[in-house]
Amino acid sequence: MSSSGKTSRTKLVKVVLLGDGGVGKSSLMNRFVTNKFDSQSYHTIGVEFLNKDITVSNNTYTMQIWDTAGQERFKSLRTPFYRGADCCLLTYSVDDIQSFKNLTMWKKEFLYYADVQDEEHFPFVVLGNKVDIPERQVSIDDAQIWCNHHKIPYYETSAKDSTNVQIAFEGAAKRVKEQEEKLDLKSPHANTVDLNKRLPKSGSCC
Ligand SMILES: Nc1nc2c(ncn2[C@@H]2O[C@H](COP(=O)(O)OP(=O)(O)OP(=O)(O)O)[C@@H](O)[C@H]2O)c(=O)[nH]1
Ligand SMILES: [Mg+2]
Repeated sequence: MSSSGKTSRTKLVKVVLLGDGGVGKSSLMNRFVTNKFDSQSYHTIGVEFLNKDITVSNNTYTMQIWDTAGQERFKSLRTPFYRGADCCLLTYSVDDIQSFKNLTMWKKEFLYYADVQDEEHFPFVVLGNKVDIPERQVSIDDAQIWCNHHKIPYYETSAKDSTNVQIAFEGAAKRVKEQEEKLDLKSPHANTVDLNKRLPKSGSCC
């Protein structure tokens, strides 16, 4: 997360949306940023991004949402954009079990190409989209078990009827903030020189 330069208090948060083609990544981004939904949307080719400012717990964030192409044939076009991400939204569709099974692959792909420093604590969020569709192939319990196992927060969304879309993106900003606070707590110690530590005797060789 870095200062956007807009105001000293606004932080730029780069969020990457990943998941199978057709799960609703572009629709979620458009619902969040423009509050619109298109039932006839086209597959994304490569990557597109949009910005939106949000305020969470008195902090203002510019959410920079990077919407990627989920289809396998576009892999080489999307992966260069993972670097520098502050958060990754792993998206599947609750009416498509294969898109849920592929979450593991998406997480791996992200970690491989984003080249993050601390893989274990990187802020992921899982979105189970299209909850407006009654014919589910993935139960909320199964999704929650996967997310608990990977220690990732889970939101069920619908880009079509707006369910939880705002809340999920706010959740992503909170995840990033929590992670930064943890790192801030750790870093003073990392740079501290321990004056009580015994120095090697002069003349001794290492
Ligand atoms: N019922 C329902 N349909 C949705 C929802 N979100 C997206 N769709 C529809 O699902 C189809 C695919 O949506 P997209 O947003 O284009 O999917 P995508 O994940 O961006 O797909 P790629 O760009 O190929 O990776 C479109 O016809 C959307 O209208 C939703 O929440 N509910
Ligand atoms: Mg798309």
